[in-house]
Amino acid sequence: MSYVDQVIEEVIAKNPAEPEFHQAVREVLESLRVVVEANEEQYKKDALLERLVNPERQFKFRVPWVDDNGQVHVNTGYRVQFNSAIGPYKGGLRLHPSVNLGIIKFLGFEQIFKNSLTGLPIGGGKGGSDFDPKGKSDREIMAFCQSFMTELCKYIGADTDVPAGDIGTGAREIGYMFGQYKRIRGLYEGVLTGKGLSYGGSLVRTEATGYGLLYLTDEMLKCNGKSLEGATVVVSGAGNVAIYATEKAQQLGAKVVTCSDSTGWIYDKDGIDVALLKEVKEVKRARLTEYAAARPSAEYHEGKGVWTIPCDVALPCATQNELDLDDAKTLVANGCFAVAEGANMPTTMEATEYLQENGVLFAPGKAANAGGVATSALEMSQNSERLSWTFEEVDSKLKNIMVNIFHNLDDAAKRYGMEGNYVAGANIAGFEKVVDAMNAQGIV
Ligand SMILES: NC(=O)C1=CN([C@@H]2O[C@H](COP(=O)(O)OP(=O)(O)OC[C@H]3O[C@@H](n4cnc5c(N)ncnc54)[C@H](O)[C@@H]3O)[C@@H](O)[C@H]2O)C=CC1
Ligand SMILES: O=C(O)CCC(=O)C(=O)O
Repeated sequence: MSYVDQVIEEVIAKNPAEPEFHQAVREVLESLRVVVEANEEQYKKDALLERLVNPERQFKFRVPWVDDNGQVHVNTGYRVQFNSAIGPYKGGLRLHPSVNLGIIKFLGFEQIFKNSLTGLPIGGGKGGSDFDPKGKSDREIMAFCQSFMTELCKYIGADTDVPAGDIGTGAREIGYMFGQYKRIRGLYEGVLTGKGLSYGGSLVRTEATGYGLLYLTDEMLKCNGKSLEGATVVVSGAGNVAIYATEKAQQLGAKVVTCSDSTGWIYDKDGIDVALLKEVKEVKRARLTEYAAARPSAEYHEGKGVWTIPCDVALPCATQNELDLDDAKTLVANGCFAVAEGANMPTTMEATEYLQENGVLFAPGKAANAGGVATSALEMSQNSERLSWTFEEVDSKLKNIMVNIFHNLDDAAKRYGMEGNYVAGANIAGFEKVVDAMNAQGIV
């Protein structure tokens, strides 16, 4: 059995009931096969892959909090510190009822390679809780965040592990967590990113993941003789990534006609009204039915369905495994020529393979959505030098980073004879830097 197959088998045996983690490991290791085979003897002797797929450390803890009626609830908190070869652990905190250890491990594993691709000194980590922020009052959110940070603050710090937002964790939650960290540790430091501008946040962090997705997509299209100008784009999700992806796509001349949330989706033939979407989702925290009620050109549908709308470019920006093989077949049949992942692992492996086999340009999340964490690293730099950069300064750095990421993965794919396979290119380019640092630091 090959070394790669052996490690995949071990991961499945040692981490049962963690299908998302298995999927992430399989996707990465399968595309590293060619690199591993070229160095198999040494990697095996050093147990390099085993060290890569086992987190350096993981925490699981109780999070008790009191609701507005005096009822006590207990959620589970997680932080997985996966790999610190190239910098302090860095990665978001997901608050969603579906969260479990396997989901946090899949996200933390992906984060290692993504963070490496940014070219910035950040290692991989991820955390979160099965707490559901939906329908909670601000006081309940604060109670949860304070309790969560009361435990988490023992394991994080500006130079050790720097969490940020993810699904369900936005500026409000980061603010409550930052306040509690400062109160307990007595440190005013850049321990979290995605902070508000009045207390150490960076301009562009809010927009960064969505804008970065479009900067990379734009570069990928240009290098393949295509353009966003006049293109019809379908987006899934209606959260942070989806909103700013829609905004930038429209600024680049595309027409975005869909968005979705966990209960339904919108088809807006005149193009999504971003100001209205922000009002509904960011200010009112309401359902998409409110968007449809205020917009005559929009249709609201229950359930899942954005991939049925004919498009040139598809941008999945909601959650993992939201675009499956049937969806991929529909996209291809409707003439879609590019898919770029705003979310983490939104496309199943079968769907990814189908899209690639049918000539669809495919940008994987660990490259395409790296603009968020890259801008978080820029926030860390600003915090360290106690300065704030202008919007234009941060935005231009973000754009350069995304364009460089695309060329790095394009080059890596070409070096290994897989031209145009950006999944392999991203995994190889991300892996090379991490492995170099791991080798230099000895067996740790
Ligand atoms: N916020 C960030 O900077 C980054 C986020 N990501 C990824 O992007 C994706 C979206 O994250 P955000 O926009 O930050 O979160 P968010 O909480 O702002 O929005 C998430 C959106 O996805 C929808 N959604 C969540 N779970 C769903 C489900 N099970 N079925 C259907 N829709 C669902 C929600 O209704 C919401 O519209 C996630 O995969 C996240 O890991 C990746 C890189 C950075
Ligand atoms: O900005 C960060 O540190 C977190 C970003 C993140 O969680 C992600 O890239 O998935």
